[in-house]
Amino acid sequence: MKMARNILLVDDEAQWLRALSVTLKRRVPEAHVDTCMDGRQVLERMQSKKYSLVLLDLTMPFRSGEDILQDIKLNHPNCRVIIVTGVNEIDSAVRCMKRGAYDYFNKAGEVEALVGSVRRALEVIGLEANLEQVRESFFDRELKRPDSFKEIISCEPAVLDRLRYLEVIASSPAPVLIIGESGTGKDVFAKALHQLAYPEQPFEVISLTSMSLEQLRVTLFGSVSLEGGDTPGLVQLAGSGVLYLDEIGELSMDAQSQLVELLEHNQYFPVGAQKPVCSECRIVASSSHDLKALHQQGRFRGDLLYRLNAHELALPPLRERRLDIGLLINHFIDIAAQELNRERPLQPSNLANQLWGYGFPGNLLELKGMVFDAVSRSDNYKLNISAFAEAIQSGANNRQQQLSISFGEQLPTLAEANKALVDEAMSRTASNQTAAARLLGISQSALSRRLTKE
Ligand SMILES: Nc1ncnc2c1ncn2[C@@H]1O[C@H](COP(=O)(O)OP(=O)(O)OP(=O)(O)O)[C@@H](O)[C@H]1O
Repeated sequence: MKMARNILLVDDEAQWLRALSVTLKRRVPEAHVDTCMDGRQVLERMQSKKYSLVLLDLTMPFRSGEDILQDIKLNHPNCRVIIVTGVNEIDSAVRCMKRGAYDYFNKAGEVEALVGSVRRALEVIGLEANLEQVRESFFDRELKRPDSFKEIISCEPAVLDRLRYLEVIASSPAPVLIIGESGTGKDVFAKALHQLAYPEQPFEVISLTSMSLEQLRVTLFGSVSLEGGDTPGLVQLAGSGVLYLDEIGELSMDAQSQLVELLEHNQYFPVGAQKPVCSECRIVASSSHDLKALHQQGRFRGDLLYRLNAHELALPPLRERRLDIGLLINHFIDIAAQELNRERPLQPSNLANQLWGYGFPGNLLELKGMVFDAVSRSDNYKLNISAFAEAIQSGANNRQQQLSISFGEQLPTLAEANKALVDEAMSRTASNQTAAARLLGISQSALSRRLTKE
C-alpha cells in the first residue's frame, strides 16, 4: 500500500520546506516526501499523485491554509492534514482541528514532536488501509484466487465465506487454527492455504495423535550430534512453507509446552543442541475437539491456544451444508470412477434428496466412502445405491419427524403456504435460485416463475 506513505509538505518558506523535507526523509525513511511552495497548486498535485498525509502551512500568499484544508477535505476526505502554524495562529489552528485536521504543530516547537505526529498519522493511515483491504476482500463475494480451491467443492454460503476468509488471512504470518468434526475437510483447507500463500514452498504434515514428548521433539525439531550426522526435523524441512500440526488437541500437556516456544519466538532447540534455531514456516493446526472446552477442563494450555487461534476457521459439518450433498456425490463419483478405473455411473436424480435427513456423523469422509462403495458395485452407468440404503432409511425417518408441521387454528391458504416455503428456501440459500429450487424439489425455471409472480 504505497500511497499510505506519500506525504506532501506545503509551505511558501523555501528554507523551512527544505529543512523539514530532509528531517522527515531521515527520521521517517519509509515515507516518500514531496514539497509544494504554491498553495494554488495543492489540489492539482493531489490529483496527479495520491497523498495520504499533507503538512500544511497556515499563512501563505494567494490561498490560506484554512481554505486549502477545506478543499482537501472536500476532494480527498481520507487524506490526513497536519497544520503547521506560526506562534500567533493558535486560534486558526483550533478552527482547523474542528474542520477535520488531524493535528497541528507550532513551528517554534520541537521538530521531534512533529516527527512523532507524522509517524502516528502514517501508522493510523496504514492500519485504516489494511482494515479497508480486509473489509473489501471479505465482503467481495467473488473469490480472488478460485484456482487455489480446486479441491474444495461447495455452493454453501457458509463454506464460501470460509474460503474468502482464507484468502484474507493468506498473507498474514500468524498461525491458523482449523476446527471441525472429523471428515469436514480440515486437511483440504490447510492444503488450500498452502496453495494460496506458499505454492512453491514445502508442506509438511505431522499427525499428533498419540505422539509422545520424545517422538514429538525428534520429529519436529530434529537432532544434532557431535559426530555430525544431524537429522533435520519437520520445522526445518518446512522451510518458509507450511507446517501442518494435525489433531493438536490430542497432544499431552508436556508435549504442548514444546510448541509454545516455537509459536511465541519462532525458534526451537533441536535435540542435543545448545543454541536455538529460528523457524520461518507458517503454522497451521487442526483439531476435531473444541480446544476451548479442553482448556477449561485443564487439558489444553491457554498460552498455546491463544497463540494458535490468531486466525480461527470453524468448518461446518455436512448436515449443516446439505446443499453440497448432490455436488459432492457427483465429485466423488468422478474421483471413484477414475481411481477404480470404471465407467462413470450417473447419480440418480433424487439421491441427494433421499439423504436429506441423514446426519452424516463422519461428514464428507463418510459420504466419500459410500460413493466409492456404490461406484465399485455399479453396473454400467447405473449407480448401485445399496451403500446408501441405511443412510437413506435413517434420513427418511428423520425427515418424517421434522416434517410434522403444526398448524394454528386458521389454516394458511395454499398461496400463503407456497410463498412461505419459497421465502424460507431463498433465505436458507442466500437467494441462490438453483440451490433453493433443489431444496424445494422443483426446477429452477419453476421457481423463477413463482418468484416473478409474487
Ligand atoms: N469441500 C470439499 N470438496 C471436496 N472434497 C472434500 C471437501 N472437503 C473434504 N473433502 C474430502 O473429504 C475427505 C475428508 O476431508 P479431510 O481429510 O480434509 O477432513 P478432516 O476434517 O481433515 O478429517 P480428519 O479429522 O478425519 O482428519 C477427503 O477425502 C477430502 O478430499
